[in-house]
Amino acid sequence: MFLRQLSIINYKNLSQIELDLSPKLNCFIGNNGMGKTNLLDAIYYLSFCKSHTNPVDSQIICHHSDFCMLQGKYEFPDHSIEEVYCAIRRRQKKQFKRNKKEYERLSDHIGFIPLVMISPADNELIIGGSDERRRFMDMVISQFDKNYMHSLIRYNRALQQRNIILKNEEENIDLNLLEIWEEQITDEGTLIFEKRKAFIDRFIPIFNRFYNLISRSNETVSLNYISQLKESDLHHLLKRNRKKDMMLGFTTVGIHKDDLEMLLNDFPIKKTGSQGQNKTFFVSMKLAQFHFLLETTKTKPLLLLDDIFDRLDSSRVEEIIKLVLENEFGQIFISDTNRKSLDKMLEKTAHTDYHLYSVKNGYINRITD
Ligand SMILES: Nc1ncnc2c1ncn2[C@@H]1O[C@H](COP(=O)(O)OP(=O)(O)OP(=O)(O)O)[C@@H](O)[C@H]1O
Repeated sequence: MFLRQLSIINYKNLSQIELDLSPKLNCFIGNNGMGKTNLLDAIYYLSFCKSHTNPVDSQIICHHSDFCMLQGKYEFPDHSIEEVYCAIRRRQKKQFKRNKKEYERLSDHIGFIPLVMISPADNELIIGGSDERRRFMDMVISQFDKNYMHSLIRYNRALQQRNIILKNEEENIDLNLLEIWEEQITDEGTLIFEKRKAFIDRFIPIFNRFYNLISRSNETVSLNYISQLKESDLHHLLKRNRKKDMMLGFTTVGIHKDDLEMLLNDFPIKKTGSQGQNKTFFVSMKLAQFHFLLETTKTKPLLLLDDIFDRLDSSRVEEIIKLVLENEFGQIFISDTNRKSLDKMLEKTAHTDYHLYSVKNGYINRITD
């Protein structure tokens, strides 16, 4: 599956774009602030119904406009074409359509166009709070397991209800109602825990393989799933911590406290990793995500590489280039501020069907040399 045509109107600084894309490699070169990330973000939006960088939809509409539009035409292995369309107007519900039919629930679209984006913002996976790492697990698992996403929605709703009850004075708390929400938290939380555990068990060897390839086995890394549910079942944990939770007014146990421990040479990478090592770590996680999705969905996700070569030494750049040009990877979009890494990539690729574009002040032009 690949994105054949992309149309954009008023997406951030991209006022009007029409692109016919290469099924393999598309490179975008431009100075800082020209619109390269915005372009990749638009492609991301068509897969996830939301921006990778802006949590609020109104922020993605061009400052001087009231609406924006994205349209992608995707070609599938049987040569069928699927058209995905999105229109966002200020202060209105966004429209998201596939083949002109509007989705009832945006969650039905997630996973239809699998996509992995790697960008400098992924450093948050390492230096950010545990919510970043939980979001990573949730995002990967949701792309191949719809039930997981629905469990997560139900878990969060039940958790919210329990927290509302806990905010009451102790004597006003309805214990029967608390019990009902705890049962739902237990059922959904246990399922989510089992799925996260199974996912991480399969994910770790893939991640290690990528890290060793890129770093040429220069350092050892490990990932470890941390969950209170490894020690005790959730129902028991909720009961045991009720008193404390009543005093605090929120739920202190559950899968919303899970984390991923990330070690570099047996020490937390957050505290010891260099910028290049951090980057190698999150790039390996994202490439492992790609591989994992390919294995589970049997579809090659689109791969978006936003300015990822900065801060990496030349051997690591070379290994990443070698890796992504392997057959396992399908359509690739890559942005950079200079042509050095891209030229290296183009030298190595046996594919002649790459497209090279320049990005300047929101305008994108194909370079034909
Ligand atoms: N809603 C918006 N309307 C208009 N322009 C916007 C909007 N949001 C962001 N921009 C503009 O988009 C530009 C940033 O684009 P982008 O992040 O794609 O740059 P880039 O080419 O990836 O740069 P870098 O190499 O520095 O990462 C900025 O000039 C910013 O002002």
